[in-house]
Amino acid sequence: MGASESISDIKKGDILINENEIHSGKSGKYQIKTILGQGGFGKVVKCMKLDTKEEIAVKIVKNRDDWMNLPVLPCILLLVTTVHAFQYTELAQYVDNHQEEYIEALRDWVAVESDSSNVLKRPDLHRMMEMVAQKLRLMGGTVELVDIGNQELPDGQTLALPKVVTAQFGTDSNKHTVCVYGHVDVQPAKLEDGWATDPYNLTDINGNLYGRGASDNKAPVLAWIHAVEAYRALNMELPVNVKFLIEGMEETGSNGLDAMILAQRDTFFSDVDYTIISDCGWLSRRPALTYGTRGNCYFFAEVEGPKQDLHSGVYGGTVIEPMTDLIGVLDTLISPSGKILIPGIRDAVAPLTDEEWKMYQDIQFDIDNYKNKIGVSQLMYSNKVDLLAHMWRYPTVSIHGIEGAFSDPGTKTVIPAKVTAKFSIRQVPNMDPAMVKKQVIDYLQSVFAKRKSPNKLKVTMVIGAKPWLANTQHPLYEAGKAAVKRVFDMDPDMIREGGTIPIARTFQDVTGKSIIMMPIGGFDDGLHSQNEKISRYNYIEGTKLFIAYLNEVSQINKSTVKWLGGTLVL
Ligand SMILES: C[C@H](N)C(=O)N[C@@H](Cc1c[nH]cn1)C(=O)O
Repeated sequence: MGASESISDIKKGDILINENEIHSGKSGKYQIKTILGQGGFGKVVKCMKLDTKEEIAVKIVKNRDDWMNLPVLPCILLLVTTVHAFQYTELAQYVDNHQEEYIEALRDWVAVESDSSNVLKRPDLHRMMEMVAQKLRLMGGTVELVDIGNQELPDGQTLALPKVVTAQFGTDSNKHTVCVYGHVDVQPAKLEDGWATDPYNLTDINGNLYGRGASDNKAPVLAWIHAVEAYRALNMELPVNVKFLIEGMEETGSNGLDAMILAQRDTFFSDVDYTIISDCGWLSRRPALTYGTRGNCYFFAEVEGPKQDLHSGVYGGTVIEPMTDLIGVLDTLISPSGKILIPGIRDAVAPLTDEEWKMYQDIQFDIDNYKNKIGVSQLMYSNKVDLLAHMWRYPTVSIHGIEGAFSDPGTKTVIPAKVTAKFSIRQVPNMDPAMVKKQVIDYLQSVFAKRKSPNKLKVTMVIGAKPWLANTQHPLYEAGKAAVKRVFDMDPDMIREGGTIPIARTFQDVTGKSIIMMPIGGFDDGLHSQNEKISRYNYIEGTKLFIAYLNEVSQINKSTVKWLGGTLVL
């Protein structure tokens, strides 16, 4: 650019020559990518250094004398102030150099049996929350352990809920603020369930890190923490303010968290621009961004008969058995071909659009691979679109277990006196948990009434988590695509999640802010199952993805670019 041209003429695509900052390596040719703002002292642009492809934002003034408010001399344009430089290579290198420490951190976390569904493990869960808080404190965050009260147990007793950890890094009001949500409680796991290794001793086999909670959700939470830590360790300014919200009850429906978010809407959450959740997985080996989750209505159906368990030889044939009633009722929930039999349940389901059909058609999904992974010879549907739609887009019923039933090895000849079935219905937009609850209870009571049994049926809904759906056109998703491209050099799959993140809808409804789900878990991580794992690759590259994503989010246009006392602040 010639000396005579004015700063206001600078436009996208122009090449700038910086003859200063030779020692910092910042001298050289830059191409302007975006004009970010302009004011009395110059112009701020995002540009790319042509030799290294590094992208930086710089303030351009005519020369340093101009900057110093001295008389203007004829000169060429100079890059004077690097407002914010994204040094991805250094950050990624830092992550590579620290991967063994990251794995040790995961080992420490996996060793804690933070099973939120087992009341006997509650002390471990409390300890887990303390460990999270301590790690964030050691990084210099402003950390709080928020008391969210008690949980009422089915027998009427109360139990303290695990505290929620909040943390904050950076308070610059000129930057975006993101809130990273995650959880550190886990599903139950026992070696005798069929694990090949101790579920609470992280074990590296061929680059896969096996352990309960490794993928769901301890490694992703750690990856976010390590992403922030990398910036700080390298003395690099965080491109956005980062808040953390880490809970310990996700696996049982996030008890107490709705109320906590509501209570802190005007304090902790007041300046949050975006929420990021990494509590899900890819669909294949290709990275993915998730734009929808199913909800979950979880039910207990209890049938109570005689006052105590009975000998099946002595009493069998004379009593109407609770287990027979229960199995009979359960059998009316869903047909063998997967049709939910509860009247009205599918009425609210939003129809699959042609656009969605096309999207599903274009997604890479290997049905044979999927069958092999889970070890079945036949699936409910044989084509890809039907399978994806029934995984993400339609409701389903799953029967999980029967409490009170004889389930030990051996041949106990008992008639259980009271049995409680546990089943859940994954629901989708526009289903409503309150309506589902009514439909299920009315239906099961009517089915039970037809049996004319003297036993008693009690149906309760213990979790009513709503589905969530995002707008994929939101800049958060564009930023996500750019981060995936940078780290993995490919475009992400745009997918939905069959599972539930109970708090997602609350975040959206209470804060009014957008959410993105950015998974790093692999498609074959075995969440909730035996031999859960995360690969070293996903854990480490996932950390880099989060680093890159923070930078991309910082590039989302804020509505105003302010000049403060002559200094441009982005
Ligand atoms: C998707 C997430 N990793 C997860 O597994 N969530 C649980 C949450 C839940 C729902 N009902 C009870 N817990 C899930 O989808 O099962």
